[in-house]
Amino acid sequence: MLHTSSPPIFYSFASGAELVKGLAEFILEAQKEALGKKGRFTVALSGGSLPKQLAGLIGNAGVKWDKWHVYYADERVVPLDHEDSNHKLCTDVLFSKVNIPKENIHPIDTTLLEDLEDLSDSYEKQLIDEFASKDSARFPVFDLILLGLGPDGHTASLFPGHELLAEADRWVAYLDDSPKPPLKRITLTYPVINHASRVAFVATGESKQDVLAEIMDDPARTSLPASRVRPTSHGNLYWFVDDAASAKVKYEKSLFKL
Ligand SMILES: O=C1O[C@H](COP(=O)(O)O)[C@@H](O)[C@H](O)[C@H]1O
Repeated sequence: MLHTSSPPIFYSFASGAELVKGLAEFILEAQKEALGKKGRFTVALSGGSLPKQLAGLIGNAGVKWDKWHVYYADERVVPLDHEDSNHKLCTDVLFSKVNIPKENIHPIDTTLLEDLEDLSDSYEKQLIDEFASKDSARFPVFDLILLGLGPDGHTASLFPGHELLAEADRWVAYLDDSPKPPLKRITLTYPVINHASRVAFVATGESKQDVLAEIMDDPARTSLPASRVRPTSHGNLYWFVDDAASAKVKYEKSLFKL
């Protein structure tokens, strides 16, 4: 039997507050399904504008923080208290405000900042420790990966035209020539992103209008990094955007309901 992945589900919200609320409900649903199956919830978070969209989880009694195991979809190669660190951003806007055990958050090993290969290997090892013994899959199966969308179409640290777009083997890869500062980063690769059970993009604001319309309405012609996120047959792709970002999108908008 031929298995094809489902078309992306596209939610556009009239306000930022509604998006934050809807996203929190969606995450709780993903959490419920994961906990029902295996008692833990594996999540990869992005930096940029994404962490503040998770505000609906703060003070939300439905979130079982002790069951969450959080990794980063990408990380900038800087100390964890550096302004550019995605971990610092997530800590400042989310983790410092909720009751998540520190050991359930998985930042990069900052003793390896000088050696990108060792750093990405060590992050891949953290993923192997989490996933390899539990899933027989060739690639880890995150319950949820939350991605951002740059105005240039990048997502995680997968940038337009970069050789890492072709990485088919590694779980975690590094780059030292990021077109967006800082230069040095590590990132989950497409095989990992596309093996997740759920992948959700979150994008807001006018600056994302053109890139979002290209990705949603011209999928056959675009080769932007975000358009290459296509979960395998067991996964689903979601978009959580606001009406400012989706103003030029013709793709069918779904009514948000769980
Ligand atoms: O550099 C990065 O950019 C993307 C997109 O950021 P945004 O501010 O436009 O949402 C982000 O998803 C990624 O994690 C980050 O390292």
